[in-house]
Amino acid sequence: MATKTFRLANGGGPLSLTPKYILPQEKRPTLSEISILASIPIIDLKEPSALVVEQISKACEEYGFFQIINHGIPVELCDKTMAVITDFFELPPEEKAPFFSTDLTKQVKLFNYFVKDGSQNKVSMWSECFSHPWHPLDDIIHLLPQNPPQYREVVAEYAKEIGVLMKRLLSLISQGLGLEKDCLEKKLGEKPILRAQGNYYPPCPDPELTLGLNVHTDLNALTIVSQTEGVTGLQVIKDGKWVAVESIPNAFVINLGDQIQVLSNGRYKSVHHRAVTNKTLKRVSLATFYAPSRDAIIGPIEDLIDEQHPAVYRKFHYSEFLDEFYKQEGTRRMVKEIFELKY
Ligand SMILES: O=C(O)CCC(=O)C(=O)O
Ligand SMILES: [Fe+2]
Repeated sequence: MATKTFRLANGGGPLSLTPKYILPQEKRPTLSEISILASIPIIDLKEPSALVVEQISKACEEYGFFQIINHGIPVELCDKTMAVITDFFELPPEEKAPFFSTDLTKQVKLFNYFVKDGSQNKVSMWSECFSHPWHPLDDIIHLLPQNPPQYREVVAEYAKEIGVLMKRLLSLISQGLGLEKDCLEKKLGEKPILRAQGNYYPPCPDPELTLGLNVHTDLNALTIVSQTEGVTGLQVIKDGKWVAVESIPNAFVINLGDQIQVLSNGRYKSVHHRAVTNKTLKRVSLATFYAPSRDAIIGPIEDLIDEQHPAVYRKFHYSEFLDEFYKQEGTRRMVKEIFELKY
């Protein structure tokens, strides 16, 4: 994929690797240590459903991450969606600037992540991110970009398909836990918070010095990621080592967020991951998130608690979790740990 000129909305000129982007030694990615032998499971959703349930369950226990193929969303739609997101990021800064905001409560926002170094100075991530709801779209469609001209229409079509796939995955994950098919969907509440986030990582002159996205776990329940074909960048922790997630054609990367770790009483994992940059190639990813209703009560599901498996977390309203999350902004977050029960 050719890289058009990329310029940040909030900063004018072409990106350059100034000290603002250079991480302190201990936060750098050390790319020579990435394990190339391991990779996350690839699950074919066309296989018989009992087998798929078993494979997903194993992947959720061991990795918290997997890829799916034959997921039913048309390839052309996925390609069109990635194209409109990419074109949006590659607009001139003045066209993107109206979307830029540091206000966390904004429904539609273009922003940059940062981390704090030892002296509490902000170090910017080598990326630009664009976030907005994917459902319900009617209320906010007028706030979405009009350029590229197909943005609204394509994203709306993609969102519809993602909704179907989300429900299917929640059902398969519920079954993997030995629960009713609709158990997780019900627990997550009637007004789930459904947001999408595009991440644009321009080529970086020295990927050893920066990160595209800092180490984190997703705070929501379930994430579906689509990524630029042929460019790796996402890495996940497996047995204490960083593993690169391959970029395979027509696949989605699925990962569990903190809420499923809590609901499953720690049986399924929400795993630390990060995005690294590439010296010559840009990479774009689109994450769609399924998070609980603000008023949903999240805690270990009763059926998963017994003498051998006492509750690991206390119950909380999802809104409490969000408050804690925002309090820890810019740090290496430890949000769900706050809700752990200590025996
Ligand atoms: O670029 C990626 O693949 C990582 C996306 C991600 O982790 C996120 O948006 O939470
Ligand atoms: Fe993530």
